[in-house]
Amino acid sequence: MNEEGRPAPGRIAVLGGGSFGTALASIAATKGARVRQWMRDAALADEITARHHNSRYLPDIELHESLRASTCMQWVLEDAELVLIAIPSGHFRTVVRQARPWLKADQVLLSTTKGIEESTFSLMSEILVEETPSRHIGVLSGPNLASELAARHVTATVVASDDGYTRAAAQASLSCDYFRVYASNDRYGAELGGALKNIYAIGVGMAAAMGMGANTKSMLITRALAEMSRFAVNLGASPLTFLGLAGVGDLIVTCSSELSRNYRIGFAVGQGVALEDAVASLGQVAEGVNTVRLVHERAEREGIYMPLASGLYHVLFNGVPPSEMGLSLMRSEHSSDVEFTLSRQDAQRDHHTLSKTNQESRS
Ligand SMILES: NC(=O)C1=CN([C@@H]2O[C@H](COP(=O)(O)OP(=O)(O)OC[C@H]3O[C@@H](n4cnc5c(N)ncnc54)[C@H](OP(=O)(O)O)[C@@H]3O)[C@@H](O)[C@H]2O)C=CC1
Ligand SMILES: O=C(CO)COP(=O)(O)O
Repeated sequence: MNEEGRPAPGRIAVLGGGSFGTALASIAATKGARVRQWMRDAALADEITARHHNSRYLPDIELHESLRASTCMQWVLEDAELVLIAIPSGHFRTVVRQARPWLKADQVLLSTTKGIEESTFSLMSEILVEETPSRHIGVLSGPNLASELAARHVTATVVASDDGYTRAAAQASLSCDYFRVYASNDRYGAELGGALKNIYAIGVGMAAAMGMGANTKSMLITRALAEMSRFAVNLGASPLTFLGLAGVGDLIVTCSSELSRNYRIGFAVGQGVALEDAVASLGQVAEGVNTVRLVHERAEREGIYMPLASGLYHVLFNGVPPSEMGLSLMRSEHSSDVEFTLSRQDAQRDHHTLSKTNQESRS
């Protein structure tokens, strides 16, 4: 039992020594669990264990003294009841395969990664389903900038899983006075929300660098939400999840904070820095760079209207100037605000009717 009298897994493993994995590991340790964190950097593991600091990814943050880190995956995983996986999407499957010998059917596995696998378009929890025997798979997603979370600024997140045991275990393990964990049964929607919002954080960072005002940012964020939910619905997800913390909540924070790495990439490109240089100087993962390409290609293939994602893709990869990112949106056919009330087709039909009426009255 944890201090709130709810059952919580007593042995937790975290895969990944970056900013988010470390922030979550320290919270779980603060809650009284035995937490072991795996990373490939031995010096960093020693620093976390001996000095309770992760100077590379979370400088200035004092971690919980009971947190132990190691490069030995067996030691970290062997008797863990809950495993958090905070590895960038490009390496996620490789690390899960490395972990597989110690993963069991009754362990809870939670992905915190907000990205899409390049070769398969899989979300991370889909990789967990494919690669592991676990019956308890979920994702954690929400407005959770790691450095703010580690500094104990109040926020909330969503644990999304179709499995009630997974949801309850995550809530019991991570909820505390500054981190509230809400439950959702829409794993796919919550995970897609976390991956898609990174695209628009790059776009809004770019607009900010070009001196755009509050109206522009608000419009971009709101139309981003429309695009994200349109894309999700086309892929079979519910749009309702996008009204929650894993949708609009995460979108707002990453589109408005300079702490967001995706926002910072957009800001740098908007100032004229080449994409490769912006990524190299960041030194951490900005998932949106890859996600925008994958989503643009998928949307083109499936005929899903995504003017912002597509405008951003052409700026990042095809030499279009940042000032033209939003032009295809601004110049496209008149459309509806919320397409789940007035469909885009109905709004466009109104215009065809209007032009027909005008033509008839002129002839
Ligand atoms: N940071 C944040 O605010 C949040 C991040 N997330 C998501 O969490 C995921 C992880 O992010 P975050 O912790 O921030 O990432 P960071 O960039 O801070 O750290 C990445 C971590 O992954 C490790 N890693 C990278 N490649 C490999 C590999 N091939 N094998 C083993 N380890 C590897 C890195 O190790 P090394 O140091 O050795 O390179 C490092 O420990 C991302 O998908 C991100 O979108 C979600 C919410 C908030
Ligand atoms: O997902 C995040 C906050 O919820 C972190 O965003 P960045 O990866 O852009 O830093």
